[in-house]
Amino acid sequence: MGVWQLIKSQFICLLLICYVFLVSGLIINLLQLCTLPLWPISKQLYRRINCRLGYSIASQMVALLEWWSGTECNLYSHPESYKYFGKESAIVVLNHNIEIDFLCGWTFCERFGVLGSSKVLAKKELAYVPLIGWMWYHLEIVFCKRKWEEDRRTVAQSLQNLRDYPENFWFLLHCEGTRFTEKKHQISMQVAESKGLPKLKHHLLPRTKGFNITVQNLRGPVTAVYDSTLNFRNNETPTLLGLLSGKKYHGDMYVRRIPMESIPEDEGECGAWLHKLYQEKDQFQEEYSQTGRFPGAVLTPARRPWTLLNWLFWASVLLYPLAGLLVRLVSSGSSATILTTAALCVAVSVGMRWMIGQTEIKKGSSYGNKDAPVNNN
Ligand SMILES: CC/C=C\C/C=C\C/C=C\C/C=C\C/C=C\C/C=C\CCC(=O)SCCNC(=O)CCNC(=O)[C@H](O)C(C)(C)COP(=O)(O)OP(=O)(O)OC[C@H]1O[C@@H](n2cnc3c(N)ncnc32)[C@H](O)[C@@H]1OP(=O)(O)O
Ligand SMILES: CCCCCCCC/C=C\CCCCCCCC(=O)OC[C@@H](O)COP(=O)(O)O
Repeated sequence: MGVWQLIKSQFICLLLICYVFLVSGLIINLLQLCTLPLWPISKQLYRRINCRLGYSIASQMVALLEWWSGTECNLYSHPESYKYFGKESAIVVLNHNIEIDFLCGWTFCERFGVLGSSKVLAKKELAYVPLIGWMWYHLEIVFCKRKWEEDRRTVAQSLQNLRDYPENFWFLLHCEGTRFTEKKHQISMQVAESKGLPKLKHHLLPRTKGFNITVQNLRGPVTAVYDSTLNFRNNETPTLLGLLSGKKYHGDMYVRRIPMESIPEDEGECGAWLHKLYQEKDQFQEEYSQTGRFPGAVLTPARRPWTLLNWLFWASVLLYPLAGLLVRLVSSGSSATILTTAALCVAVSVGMRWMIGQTEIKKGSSYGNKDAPVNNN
């Protein structure tokens, strides 16, 4: 292990990165709150400002991936698809197997200039995660309870609101609805069998209702679906904690552009189309596991300096007062003050650990662990 790698793996570095993220995030959340009165005056100005403020939070996590850990995310695609990236609004369908999949998505959003406006169909629980969830409120992220009776109305309404969004956006959909585990895979393949669908080896069975409602409500302003398939080389299993300790991973994402006109309008046909898409994605994953490559050419855009500059800005604003505070604390010699500060640090660390836990597969929900059809055979 080199010296730089050794420094990066020290707990103090992790604490400092989390401190900058936490305090800057709270400041940005507060600024976002202050923009609320703009909404009735100029909705589009409110949205544009919040895209920039949102960028300042999300790009810190991208900087962690691109600059701190040095993780490589290669883009496999086709020139006729590539020329549209960043120049139109799109629905992104991405497989959901990897803890940092959302971050690999964000890194491409950043490189194509749509990070601040990126959207997702997220489970409602994520709305309450401090910083990210609060930021998402101002970015009009679409939340679902994964209870269709409620979601069909609320999700459709939130999607309708995005129709006049003033910036190009990518709307991320993990149609599986939950991350891949062996147990969930087994159950979803029982569902596939009961529906007479072919089995998938690398994916859970996609849920069709969310995709269908998204296509229905965004058709027009959104001109394409980006079918995206992500995998990591050498069976790497990247984690957020790994990135924080400076570990480098090697990801590959295959993206092909599918024009919206080729997606059926009829609900049943649209569902069948999605199942076929996942069968194709499964083949791409199989090809990757055999050859270590996806179809298409490697067309990875270079990382940009903005995420690093944004992080350096916040670090320089926030680390200096922290150092001053620590010096004054130690020189005060008051054990009560020192103990209170230490307790506060522990509480914040536990809070951050809980937030990181939101991305961990082993702490995932039980969604998809139930609902197995009764086997009549
Ligand atoms: C150039 C580069 C290109 C791309 C870059 C890539 C990406 C960047 C883009 C944007 C980035 C933006 C943000 C990223 C940042 C962070 C976000 C991270 C993640 C958050 C993700 C989540 O929160 S995932 C969880 C929430 N999302 C979803 O659930 C979506 C999928 N779900 C649905 O669509 C559901 O249908 C629903 C939620 C709308 C409703 O759920 P509900 O459960 O109520 O209904 P269902 O229809 O699903 O259930 C009944 C039907 O399902 C069948 N069934 C039962 N059991 C199962 C099973 N185990 N598996 C599959 N199907 C099952 C059942 O038989 C019913 O079938 P019917 O035929 O009767 O419908
Ligand atoms: C500068 C770096 C700062 C590092 C500190 C990072 C702290 C982490 C902060 C926020 C974490 C929130 C990330 C939100 C995205 C999580 C996506 C996700 O993992 O959703 C799971 C969902 O799909 C399925 O859930 P289940 O499988 O049903 O359960």
